[in-house]
Amino acid sequence: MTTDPPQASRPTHLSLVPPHRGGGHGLPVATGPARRTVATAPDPLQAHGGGHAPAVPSPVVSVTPAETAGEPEASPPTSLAEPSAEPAEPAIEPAEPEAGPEAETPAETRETARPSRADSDEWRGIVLVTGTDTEVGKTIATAAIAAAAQAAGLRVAVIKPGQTGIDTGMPTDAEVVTRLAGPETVRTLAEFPEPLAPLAAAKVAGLPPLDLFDVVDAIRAEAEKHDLVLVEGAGGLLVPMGVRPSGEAWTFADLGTTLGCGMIVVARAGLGTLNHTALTLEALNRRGVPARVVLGAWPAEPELVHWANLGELVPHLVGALPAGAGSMDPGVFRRSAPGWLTPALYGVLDNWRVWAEEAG
Ligand SMILES: Nc1ncnc2c1ncn2[C@@H]1O[C@H](COP(=O)(O)OP(=O)(O)OP(=O)(O)O)[C@@H](O)[C@H]1O
Ligand SMILES: C[C@H](N)[C@H](N)CCCCCC(=O)O
Ligand SMILES: [Mg+2]
Repeated sequence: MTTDPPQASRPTHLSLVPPHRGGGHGLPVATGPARRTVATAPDPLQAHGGGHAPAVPSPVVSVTPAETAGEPEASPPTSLAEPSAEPAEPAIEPAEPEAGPEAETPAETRETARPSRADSDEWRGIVLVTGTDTEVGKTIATAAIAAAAQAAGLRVAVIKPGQTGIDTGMPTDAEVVTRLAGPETVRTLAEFPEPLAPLAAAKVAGLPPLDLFDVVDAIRAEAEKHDLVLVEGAGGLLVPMGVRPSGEAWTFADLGTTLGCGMIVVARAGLGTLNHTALTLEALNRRGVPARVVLGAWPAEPELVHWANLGELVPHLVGALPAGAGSMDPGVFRRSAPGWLTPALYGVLDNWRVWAEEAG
């Protein structure tokens, strides 16, 4: 784990041109997986594992680093800089950095442009799913990843360490995932009545708080029996989850560093998401946890802000779910899920330009 502060990179300018159409319709809701495409030119909305900022103007969204326009590979914006550190014991197989363009990156920018080990690789083993906040779509995104991985032939488990708010009468996250994706195993480790952070919910209920190492042991036990274990947090990254044997509170970030695995950050698509996403990625980067982003709910009628945010977040994105996915018939959800996710998450979405055009 590194304790180095995030590296500074260059300022950026945004050049935004929404798609020319009479109003976008969002992601396809009930279609099959998106078709695979082969990129023929540098494409700002092309999904790739390199995690570099787009540098070529696009008819859809163009994000052009001010000092690097024309360079094929530049570092991402400072506020959303690529996580560069690596965990001590990663659950994700290391990926070879891309040759070619990477070699042309100036030495002083390589630190921030370095691909994480999740790049161009499938996320196997233990994968934590956090969010920029509560109610951002973590559960629906977890279900989509589980569905896509199962369709790819993996044995999948989903674990919710701390489910709060069970007295609200709402379906639990485990129930939602079971209905939508039906993974082989779904486990909730502890339930608390009040809709609060798990540690607070344990305290007000007079129940034992979650023990970090009990949670670690339960996750590792499932990892022995499955190819992919998705673990959904509660709220955002630094929500107090429970207590360590020392009595100190622990967070989902602590779970990530203890397990040494990668994290998916589910983010909103609308105004405010750039700050929340950057804060979450920076916190993970400082802890040496590789991270990628999935948009929890891409609106049916995207506005300028959504296209602007998409352009900014593309270097980090490994998926985007349509708003309304959670209400789909489970069969439709399972057939559609691979079209919302890149191959890193067992999907077929490999070109954001094509995705954006098909979304309209
Ligand atoms: N893509 C989506 N389609 C339909 N509904 C969605 C979608 N994303 C989120 N929702 C709805 O928004 C709400 C929040 O989603 P979700 O339960 O996945 O949030 P969460 O991030 O898991 O929150 P928590 O911190 O409580 O676990 C739910 O009511 C869910 O049905
Ligand atoms: C009840 C809710 N849906 C989540 N399960 C818990 C969210 C905790 C958020 C705590 C906080 O950040 O203030
Ligand atoms: Mg949830």
